[in-house]
Amino acid sequence: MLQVEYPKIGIRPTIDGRERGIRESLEDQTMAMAHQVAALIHEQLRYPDGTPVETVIADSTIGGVREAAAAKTKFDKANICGTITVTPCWCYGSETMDMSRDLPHAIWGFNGTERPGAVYLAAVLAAHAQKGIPAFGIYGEDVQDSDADQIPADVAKKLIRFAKTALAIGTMRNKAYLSIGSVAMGIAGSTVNPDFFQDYLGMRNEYVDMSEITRRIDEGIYDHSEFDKAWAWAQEHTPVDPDIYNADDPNKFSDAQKAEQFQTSIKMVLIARDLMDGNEKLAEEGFGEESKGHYAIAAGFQGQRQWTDHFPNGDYMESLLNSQFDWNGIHAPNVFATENDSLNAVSMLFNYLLTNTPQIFADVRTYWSPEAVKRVTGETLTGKAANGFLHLSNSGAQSLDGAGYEEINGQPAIKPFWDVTQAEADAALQNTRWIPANIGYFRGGGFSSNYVSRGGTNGMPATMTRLNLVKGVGPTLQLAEGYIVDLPEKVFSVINQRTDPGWPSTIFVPTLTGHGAFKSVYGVMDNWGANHGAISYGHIGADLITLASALRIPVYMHNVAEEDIFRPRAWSNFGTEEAEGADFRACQNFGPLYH
Ligand SMILES: C[C@H](O)[C@@H](O)[C@@H](O)C(=O)CO
Ligand SMILES: [Mn+2]
Repeated sequence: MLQVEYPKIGIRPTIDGRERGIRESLEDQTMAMAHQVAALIHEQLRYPDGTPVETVIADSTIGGVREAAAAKTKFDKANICGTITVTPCWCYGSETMDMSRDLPHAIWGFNGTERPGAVYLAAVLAAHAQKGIPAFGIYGEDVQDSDADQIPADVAKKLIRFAKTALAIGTMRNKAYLSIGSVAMGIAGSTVNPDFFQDYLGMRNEYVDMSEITRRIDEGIYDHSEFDKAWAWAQEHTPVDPDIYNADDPNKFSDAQKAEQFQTSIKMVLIARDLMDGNEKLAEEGFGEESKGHYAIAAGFQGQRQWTDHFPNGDYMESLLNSQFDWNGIHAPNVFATENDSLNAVSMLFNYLLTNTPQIFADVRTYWSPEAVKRVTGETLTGKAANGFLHLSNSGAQSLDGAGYEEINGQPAIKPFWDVTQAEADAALQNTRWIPANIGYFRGGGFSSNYVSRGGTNGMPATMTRLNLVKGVGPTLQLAEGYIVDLPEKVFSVINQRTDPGWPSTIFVPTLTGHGAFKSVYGVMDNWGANHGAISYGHIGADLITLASALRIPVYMHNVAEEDIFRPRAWSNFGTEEAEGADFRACQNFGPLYH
């Protein structure tokens, strides 16, 4: 991704402005808190390219409006994506706060008895609520001594959770969602809504016709030396497997036709990546305009039907772009949606920006009850799958990392690219087949990745997310934490044969809570808002809830424990008994970040 500059977090040490004793006695402790927070963020968080996250600390402590303005001036020049105010003491609420409306804010009020940091925290959070600039409040549970030089674990957890949200918001802001093509088969998420992108995400929409890919193929507008390298690599590492669909089809393709389709598929990878990120190599060839790309942090490809009725489908392109390895070695992934489902792309983007890990894009295809499994296979489901499971599968945009051959502590995982080894990438490739497309669906052929996500002995922790748009409400988010599991061989082969057996499969079991949609696995399927979901490694529901609240997107269905939910303090003003409804009211009231 051709990132112009990564955003930074602004740190504001606020102080009691009374000189001749009080202020002076607090200067060192207050600045020390700012430096502790900067060190924590620098050590624990990384940008998508793997470098440590940077912070900017105000030049002085902030005792009043002049110093608040000086801090803001410094931040405005430094590409700040959020502010964290820290203080051990009472300060003057609205005189010291940052009033930027389009940034997320957090305030850490030190829990000590010498000076009332908590009183300031309450006062300034009230000011934030009153001014309609909601802020996150952080108050440690246990009283600390005034010379404490460690951030308590509960405070650190909230600081990191907030910082991740601020960085995600700042990283997507001013970038584009690129539609390659338009609406796929009437899928609503693929009718791109520019007001949503602009008002809620601060993003723009870029559009190119799918004929742009044909133009670049025909006119040779791609890096030919990279193509040669990719073609050699692809024949070795992603060889085409036997055709399982089309044996009796009079229109089935010859091996020569398949080889040509395969070359086209590789060119599509190069061209779509160039469209998103730009490519300096193209400028060297005289294609200056094309070399700049669309500054797209996420993209989608319509594919069906006009393209796929005539040309090879986009599956190879989508899989490779979402993955962290190819002929160029191990690298950061792109976020790329199949069927131009822009809302699933945004779901993937949220997951990606919170984790720096590649995503699985899938149809939420089938709920299998234990009874139905018993009927068709004769087997009784046990373990995590005992209450049934969801079969997630779409040709296309499931990253190859989603096959589950990366490991953390010996268990299947999906890791940021800087932790992925060549052996792990090779294992994913060895366990992925490339199946010629069913030409009943895809008249132009193409090749789908085909794997079964490995769950391992404990199941791979994962979170499935979906952003929906509802007329009259706007965007809403739903998420389900759970596990990707292995099914007994016999069960999988029977259920897989009943669907598209040449596509990748992920078997997902949401964690049940006994409440709402999470009373049963069926309930999760039955309440899913659309045909697609974005699946991320790990249990990241709490981070998604924090991000959604900062963007004013209500979360209407989740299975995150109440104690892990961290939203701006003003949300309590909309009701504390029934948090889901309060979230809707708060989001509606404050409105999107960029309106
Ligand atoms: C081949 C089919 O058209 C699939 O692409 C379809 O089931 C979908 O993926 C719909 O989201
Ligand atoms: Mn689909």
